[in-house]
Amino acid sequence: MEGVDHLAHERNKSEFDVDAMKIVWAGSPHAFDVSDRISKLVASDPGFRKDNRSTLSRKELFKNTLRKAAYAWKTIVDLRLSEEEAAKLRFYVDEPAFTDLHWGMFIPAIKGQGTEEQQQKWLPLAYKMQIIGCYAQTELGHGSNVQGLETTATFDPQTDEFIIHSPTLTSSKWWPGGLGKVATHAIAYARLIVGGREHGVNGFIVQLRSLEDHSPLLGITVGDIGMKFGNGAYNTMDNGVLRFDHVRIPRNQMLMRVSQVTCEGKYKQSDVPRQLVYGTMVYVRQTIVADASCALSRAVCIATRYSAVRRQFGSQNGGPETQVIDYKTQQSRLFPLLASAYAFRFIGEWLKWLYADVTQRLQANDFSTLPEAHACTAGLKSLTTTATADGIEECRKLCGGHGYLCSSGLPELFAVYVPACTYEGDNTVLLLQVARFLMKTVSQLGSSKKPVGTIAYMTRVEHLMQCRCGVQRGFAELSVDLVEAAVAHCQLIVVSKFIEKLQQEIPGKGVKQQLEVLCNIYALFLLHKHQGDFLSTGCITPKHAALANDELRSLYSQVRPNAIALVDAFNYTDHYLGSILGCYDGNVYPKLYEAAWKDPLNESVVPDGYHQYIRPLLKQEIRTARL
Ligand SMILES: CCCCC/C=C\C/C=C\C/C=C\C/C=C\C/C=C/C(=O)SCCNC(=O)CCNC(=O)[C@H](O)C(C)(C)COP(=O)(O)OP(=O)(O)OC[C@H]1O[C@@H](n2cnc3c(N)ncnc32)[C@H](O)[C@@H]1OP(=O)(O)O
Ligand SMILES: Cc1cc2nc3c(=O)[nH]c(=O)nc-3n(C[C@H](O)[C@H](O)[C@H](O)COP(=O)(O)OP(=O)(O)OC[C@H]3O[C@@H](n4cnc5c(N)ncnc54)[C@H](O)[C@@H]3O)c2cc1C
Repeated sequence: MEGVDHLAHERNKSEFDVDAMKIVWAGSPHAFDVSDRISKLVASDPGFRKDNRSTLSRKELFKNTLRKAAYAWKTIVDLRLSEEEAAKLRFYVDEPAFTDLHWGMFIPAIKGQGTEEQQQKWLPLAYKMQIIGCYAQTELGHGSNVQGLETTATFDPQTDEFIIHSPTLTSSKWWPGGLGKVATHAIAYARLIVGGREHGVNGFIVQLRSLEDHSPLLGITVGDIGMKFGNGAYNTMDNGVLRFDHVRIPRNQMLMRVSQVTCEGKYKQSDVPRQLVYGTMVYVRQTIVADASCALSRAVCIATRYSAVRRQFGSQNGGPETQVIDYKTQQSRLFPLLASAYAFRFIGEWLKWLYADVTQRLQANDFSTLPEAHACTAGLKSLTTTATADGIEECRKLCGGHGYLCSSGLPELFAVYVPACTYEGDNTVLLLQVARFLMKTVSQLGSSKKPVGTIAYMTRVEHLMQCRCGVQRGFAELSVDLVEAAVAHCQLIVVSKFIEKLQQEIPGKGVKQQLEVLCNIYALFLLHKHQGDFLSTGCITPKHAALANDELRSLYSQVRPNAIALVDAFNYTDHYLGSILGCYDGNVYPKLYEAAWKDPLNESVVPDGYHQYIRPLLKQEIRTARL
């Protein structure tokens, strides 16, 4: 029945202060207040409804996304929301859109790679959305290999301009979000050519469309690249294709914090690492880690609530069947994902600190932690997005057949999320970067340069290096093993930072105890999953492995009474979850049944096409082959 909490009995089992855990999950009382207030604002406004997306055509879907983006902007302006509140509103609107790239990449690129003067000119326009930007780096022929990009930016000293050009088909910009139909400007990455000499890939601000009638400017060919994975999902985003035909831009539209070109045509490389040109990608990778905890926690919330609602088998003498959440197999699949959601939340907090720290150091021209920041953002982005994409799919399976319904929210969540394993850096390519960093660290063992920070533990392998000073097979030859080592390195960071989090003051009855259980589940689940490696390297004995397994089962039993409260702590509205299976009150079956009849296919009891195709079949009016 409506208004009844069908999960009340589960909530009454909780052994900790859920409101205190909500603050831990949000990060602070202030962050909780903003999230709680804005999520409820979005949920209560019919202008942000999203339950009809799977029934819209691509064009209707896209137009609806533009409407929502404009409505969100109006809401932000009318309510005079802060930048933090505005970002939260866009998050809870929960629809991939051009605004993600405008706010999430275009503006950060100008802030990170523009000079003071360039920031003063372009940021006010971007913040007021008087221009709409995108991040145009990837091309049809190159994405991972940034140094392989073909678009050219040739300096013309006669006119003090750069000529931006797409010399080949494969140099067409391809994938940038927001580019296809909306962006008026792009940060375009191109090979800088001055006086006939190449100076690597740099970023250039290029206007794409008229601010009067939105038509593409002279020399600009631009459009959408077409439908993507899933129906609604990421098709709300206009990922675009863009070709330049000798487009001229003023010299001062090259982002010049890292490298400069003077009006005399002199190329100057600042005394900063050229990799700062990649700074926007590093920034987004660390935000993607936080986003992973959001996406995984959404899926886990749905699967946990539904696992408590769903009963199957086990009825004794006509009594209620067993809740599937009570099956050890369900717990062994679900609770490690619940633990991972919390683990990724805390590693996301730490990575945000690491990024802020390296950014502050860069301002003082201190590049000492840049390699570690690159390795951590790359590796943790790879680790968390892979685990989250796999985790969302596991949550769909944990919900049985109903998990495959769009009304469960899981198919769309999966379809929107999975490109995170590719965008902002293919996950394998990024792990290879971590592997390169680890090998460089190993090569420096024994020197005066001692490993610190997240690689401090590697001093312990020093003896290995000394006795293994022999044959070194090629990096490429060992890349599969090195990628596995990179994953293990990142997993160690996640576990370490979870443990460090538990050493902080954590208020609330039973809250720290619950987090300790989740931390142990996360660590022991990894040990169980990779026990072959631990056993073969002698790190643990078979007895240790057996003990870990026993402890895991015990930990699952400790989590069980708190599972619903632990997902309530995410404080997601039913609107944001977008899932009948995950609704707060657990009143699933009536809602599933009601939702079915709202499908357009049920607008008529006899389907379109019956008389044309089915009736002739049934009435044998179609000549049938001799059976
Ligand atoms: C719609 C819903 C979205 C939800 C998301 C939620 C939050 C995000 C918020 C905002 C964003 C909005 C949306 C995000 C979603 C989609 C947008 C997607 C955008 C994109 O995909 S942008 C394009 C991304 N492309 C890539 O990531 C390309 C990957 N390739 C590279 O980075 C580089 O090519 C490479 C692999 C690193 C190799 O570079 P290369 O120059 O060849 O260098 P190497 O020779 O390998 O190394 C030399 C040296 O340099 C060091 N290095 C490399 N990179 C860096 C770095 N970034 N920082 C510091 N140092 C670096 C490397 O370690 C080597 O050092 P040595 O000491 O070993 O010499
Ligand atoms: C939804 C979505 C949104 C995007 N948004 C943007 C955007 O806004 N702006 C933008 O510029 N780009 C964007 N991209 C592009 C994205 O950044 C690239 O697709 C991504 O960097 C991967 O590069 P790629 O496509 O060239 O993959 P490839 O590198 O071609 O990967 C193909 C395979 O080759 C493997 N591989 C590649 N190099 C190596 C190597 N050295 N060693 C071993 N294996 C290797 C990879 O692991 C992968 O298995 C977006 C992509 C998607 C899917």
